[in-house]
Amino acid sequence: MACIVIGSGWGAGNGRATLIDRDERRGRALQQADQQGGILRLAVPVPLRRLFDYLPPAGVDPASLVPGQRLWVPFGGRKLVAVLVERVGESPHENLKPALELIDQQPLFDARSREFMRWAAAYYQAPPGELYGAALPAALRKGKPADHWAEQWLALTTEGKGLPESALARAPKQQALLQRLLSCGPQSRTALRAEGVTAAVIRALQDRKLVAWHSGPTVPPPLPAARSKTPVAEPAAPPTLNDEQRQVLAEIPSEGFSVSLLEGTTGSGKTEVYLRLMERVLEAGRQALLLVPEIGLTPQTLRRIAARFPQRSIAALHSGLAEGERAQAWLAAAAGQADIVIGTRSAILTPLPRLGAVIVDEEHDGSFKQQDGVRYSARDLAVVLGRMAAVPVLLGSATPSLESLHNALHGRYRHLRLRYRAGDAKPPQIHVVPTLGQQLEEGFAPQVLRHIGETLARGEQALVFINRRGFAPALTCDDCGWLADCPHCSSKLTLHRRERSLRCHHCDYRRPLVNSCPECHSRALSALGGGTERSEALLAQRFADYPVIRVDRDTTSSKEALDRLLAPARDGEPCLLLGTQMLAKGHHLPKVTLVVIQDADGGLFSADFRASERMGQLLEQVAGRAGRGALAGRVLVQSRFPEHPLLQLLLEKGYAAYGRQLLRDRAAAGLPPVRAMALLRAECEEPRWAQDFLAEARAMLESLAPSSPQLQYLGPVPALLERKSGRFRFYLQITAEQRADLPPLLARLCAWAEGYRNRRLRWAVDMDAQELA
Ligand SMILES: Nc1ncnc2c1ncn2[C@@H]1O[C@H](COP(=O)(O)OP(=O)(O)OP(=O)(O)O)[C@@H](O)[C@H]1O
Ligand SMILES: [Zn+2]
Repeated sequence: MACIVIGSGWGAGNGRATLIDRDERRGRALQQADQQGGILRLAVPVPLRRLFDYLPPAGVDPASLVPGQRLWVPFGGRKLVAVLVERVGESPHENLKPALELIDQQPLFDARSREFMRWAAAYYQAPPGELYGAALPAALRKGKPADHWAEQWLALTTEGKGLPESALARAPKQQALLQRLLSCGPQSRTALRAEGVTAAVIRALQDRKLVAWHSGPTVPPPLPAARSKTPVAEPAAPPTLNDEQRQVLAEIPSEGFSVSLLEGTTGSGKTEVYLRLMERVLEAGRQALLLVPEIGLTPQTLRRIAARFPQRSIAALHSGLAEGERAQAWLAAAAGQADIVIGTRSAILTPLPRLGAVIVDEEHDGSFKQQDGVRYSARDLAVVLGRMAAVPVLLGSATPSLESLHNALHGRYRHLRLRYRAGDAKPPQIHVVPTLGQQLEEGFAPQVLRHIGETLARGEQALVFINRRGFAPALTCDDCGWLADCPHCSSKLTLHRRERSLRCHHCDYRRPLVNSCPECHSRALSALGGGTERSEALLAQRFADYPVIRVDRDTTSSKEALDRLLAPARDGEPCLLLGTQMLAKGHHLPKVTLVVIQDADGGLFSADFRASERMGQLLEQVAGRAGRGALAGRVLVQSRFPEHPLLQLLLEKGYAAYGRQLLRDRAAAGLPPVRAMALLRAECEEPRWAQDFLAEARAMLESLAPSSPQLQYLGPVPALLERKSGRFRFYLQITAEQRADLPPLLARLCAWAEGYRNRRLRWAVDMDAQELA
């Protein structure tokens, strides 16, 4: 490889650089740089945990280059987009190549953002180039120039800012525009034109040197609806806060770094608390960052925020945007133009120069942890960012993660509670329906079906939660016992009856549905178990007078599709909703008075120690959809093990007590969050090779840090899904009493693994791993 490797405190980056003797290094360096800062240290998007040194592009004065700018660089015969991390005076390497071309006039990443990236790369053992790649929207990652989206913005000059309010009283249009700029910041030419502000008014203010145009990125409208004729929403008058909400807000400090966990029951008005905190941040002239789970960034959420802050520019960073719009929104956030930034996981990596607070909604949600590539946790990084920016961090959930609960109970986070539902809504009543020995109809007990019927007949809505999509999770032959397996994974194929196919939900393998057993040719095939499609068939036939709305990944291709599908439910018509966890979160449907959980037992006996936590969260969240309006709610939970102590605790005392019990269990078992955990994962078509790699890794680690009560190793052990897409998967588990002990050890591990010679093997380090699957 032509490019040169250096280390500078980025994870395991010092692999080769340390081999070079110091004096030799200086000698070489003098050959390279004839002036201070003449060498560019760049994050190049390749899977190596290092930065790379280059010379400036031909004819470019290095002094004109600013860290945070992008450059095109040659790398292994390719041309890549790299980010300038720092300029240095010397390099340990000879024959540095010049970068090809500077892309940005202005840096995209400010100093704090670069420091944040450095921290994240070191903690998660991430290749810096890949981390910057994850931070950038696709268009910018591909090298598109940032000024592509610039437009003209009108802003107050210093004189304009100093003008007393009563000035220009005789020119009301000019005064209105000044007021607007004063309270809402710079306005784009497009926005002003759309609102009918005339060129003459602007020119009059320009002549008085009170306003000036400058160029900056535009903020695209956060909602597709805003581009069509439908208004975003009526600006709504905020509700009067109740006592609990007021108290919670008073306890969140306005200034400086703090972390608060807002543990608020479903429907208690957490979102209202977020909105008020945002308001406070905006009034202080700063940016608010709101992170939401993938499932939570719905048009409904965006509408609610846009309606509250009609004058503010809101940048929504989500996958529903076209590539150009997403880049635009990102640039507006990074330039400090957007006041509110709402996004899913990767939004945490967006530079926000005026950051005033970070809010994480549904902080327990699994989608905040990236499960491949750079395996960062956006929730945990939110806390790190808050510390660096010295701003408050608010983590909110009805069902906090055990990690956050642990921190709150140990006084590391401020623990704020909302115990009651907001407005007039009452908590739902929960009843268990034992299913063992009952005559079930496609998985439903007769009294459950009766309750659904009664709810619909009263003109109300019912919601049925089924944690599995498709018609049935397995197909079997009644004569010879054949089971439809996935040829690439250690799993069964799911039957999808409408599209007449068998599909693997792990690798997406598909084959047409068979009519007879491929082994014995018998036609006696049975579908085992049930999924959403199967329940839909029964419910649609049983309750034919009402709309039955199925919501799962097969019916809902996009957030807008979900929004459309739920429209009748929002309108308050009697209807029956059924679906997977897509229905569990965030929806506020006041007419839902009955929630049915078809099978509560999934998490009780799993080999994954987090399964019980996830089950509790899911049940509480689904149950929380009931009775959110004026009408009281009822929840029916079907279970084969109604006496199970965990289930009893959850249903009788709620998640708050349940979560605390799980924490005690984790402490007794020496599991996270009481101990810190990292995994070294390996997968390979040849299982032996993955196991050998992990065994060698363990031996190497034990030679550095022998196992002790403080540091323990487990494995290699097979992953819960042992084979996926044709590869066998294993992991080595490392747990530590002190979290800080892990990153240095993992850095050594990565340096070792990067030199491991087996090209067929894939490996990854997963700090604070969330899945054993
Ligand atoms: N102080 C208040 N007075 C009256 N209504 C309120 C108040 N605060 C919130 N609400 C209303 O109560 C409902 C639930 O509030 P919100 O969506 O903020 O709850 P949440 O805690 O975020 O719920 P979840 O976690 O279940 O999504 C909303 O319709 C909201 O407008
Ligand atoms: Zn498969």
